[in-house]
Amino acid sequence: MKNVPVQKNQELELTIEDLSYQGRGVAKVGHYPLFIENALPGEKILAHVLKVSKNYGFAKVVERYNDSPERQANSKLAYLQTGIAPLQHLTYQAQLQFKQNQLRELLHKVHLDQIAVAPTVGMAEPLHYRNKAQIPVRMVNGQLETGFFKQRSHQFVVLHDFLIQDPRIDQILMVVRDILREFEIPAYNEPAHSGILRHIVIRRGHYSGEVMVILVTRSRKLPAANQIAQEIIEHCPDVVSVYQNINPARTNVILGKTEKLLAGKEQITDQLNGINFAISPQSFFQVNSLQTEKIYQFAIEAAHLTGQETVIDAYCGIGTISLNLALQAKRVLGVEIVPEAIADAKKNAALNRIKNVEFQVGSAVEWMKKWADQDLKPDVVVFDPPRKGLDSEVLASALQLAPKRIVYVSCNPATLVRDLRFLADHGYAVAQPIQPFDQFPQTNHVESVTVLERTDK
Ligand SMILES: C[S@@+](CC[C@H](N)C(=O)[O-])C[C@H]1O[C@@H](n2cnc3c(N)ncnc32)[C@H](O)[C@@H]1O
Repeated sequence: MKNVPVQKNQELELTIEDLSYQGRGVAKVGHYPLFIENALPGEKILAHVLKVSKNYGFAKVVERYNDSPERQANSKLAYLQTGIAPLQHLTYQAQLQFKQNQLRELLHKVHLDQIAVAPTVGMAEPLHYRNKAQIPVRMVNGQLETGFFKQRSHQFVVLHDFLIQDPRIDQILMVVRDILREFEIPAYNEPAHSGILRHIVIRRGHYSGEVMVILVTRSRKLPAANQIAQEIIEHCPDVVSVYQNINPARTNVILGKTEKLLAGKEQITDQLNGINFAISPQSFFQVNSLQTEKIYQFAIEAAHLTGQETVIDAYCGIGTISLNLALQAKRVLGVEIVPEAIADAKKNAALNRIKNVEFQVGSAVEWMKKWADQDLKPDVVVFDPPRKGLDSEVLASALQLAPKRIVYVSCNPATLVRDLRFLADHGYAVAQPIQPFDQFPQTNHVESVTVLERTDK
């Protein structure tokens, strides 16, 4: 390729200068960056160039000459390669620092260096935290196996210990696998779009210990479905719900639209900050319960509630933040685009006898506008948007609603700083250091809470 200083398959010695947001080492040949898996800043390596494009390329480590002091001993390449734990090779302290730095660098890019970023709130035990597993299965040497795919490939890596999942989920996974083998259920064959079982999905209540198992199949066909479900419950008495979910599409999306309860209850329940939540197979429920509780406590304290306030919870999901807020505010209004999530949110309000909360199905754009047109005067707006952040129309309505405080829970620092730039230019100032939380240890995801105040209040 013209003007590119390296060629595919070239081998060269490099020093890693930086870590990309995805957790890959970055080395430069002149000004040309190469991204390298399992390589940390300060490490000298012999690299093999895998791919080159106009502006950047990818390489792999052939030999590492020295170890960074921040390299985690005994990390396993499979966790890095499958994307289960792309930061596992970095010590936990360095992971927390990496997440704080990422926010600082992005703020710098939009000229908001004056906004401070607090140290990331980490976990005492940064492994085994996920309360949900979605594990693909495939036939390997004639047997159904659990595993994961190498990133950007269709190569299946057999795995039994998933490192960041609740260990009880891993145990149940092995029991379910053995029962499926006993009943000779063939795994899905992706190229041929044949076979039966695509994924095993398991959710476990962090406090309740209740477990839901979902067998995701390619078609309605699942021989001996009820017997399989009964055997799972017999072997694992904590499994209280077994579903078959049918996903006939050629897709990476895990769950299909239809499902059938095979045994047990329709939902499992769990708690967050002492509030009960019913969780259905399709419900969004934060996967790291301990860190979620910390995030919500922080967000609610930041809202400065006295019991007199009207609060909007935009992007409310199944109402987890709304119900926490409702205990300390006068009135909470939640909006969420997924109708099933709002149905769950309403059930969850009733389950906890919380009455001062109203949930609406629709887009945040639509409802923020409606509330502004109705001349609603919220004291606080809480935003917890998906990765793409806030739409410009949502931001415009927020200005019209003019809350005294905005609490912004973000799962994407890039869109967060973009939105903070807009709010800073339109009468809102960040009131305290941005607080990152390590919601997904061993991965590159950065979750944070930012508190803004109207400057002319
Ligand atoms: C990051 S989740 C937060 C959910 C909830 N606050 C929680 O912590 O469980 C973002 C939510 O926004 C919803 N959503 C996505 N786009 C939306 C939109 N345009 N308007 C309203 N809700 C939307 C998603 O369905 C999802 O439930």
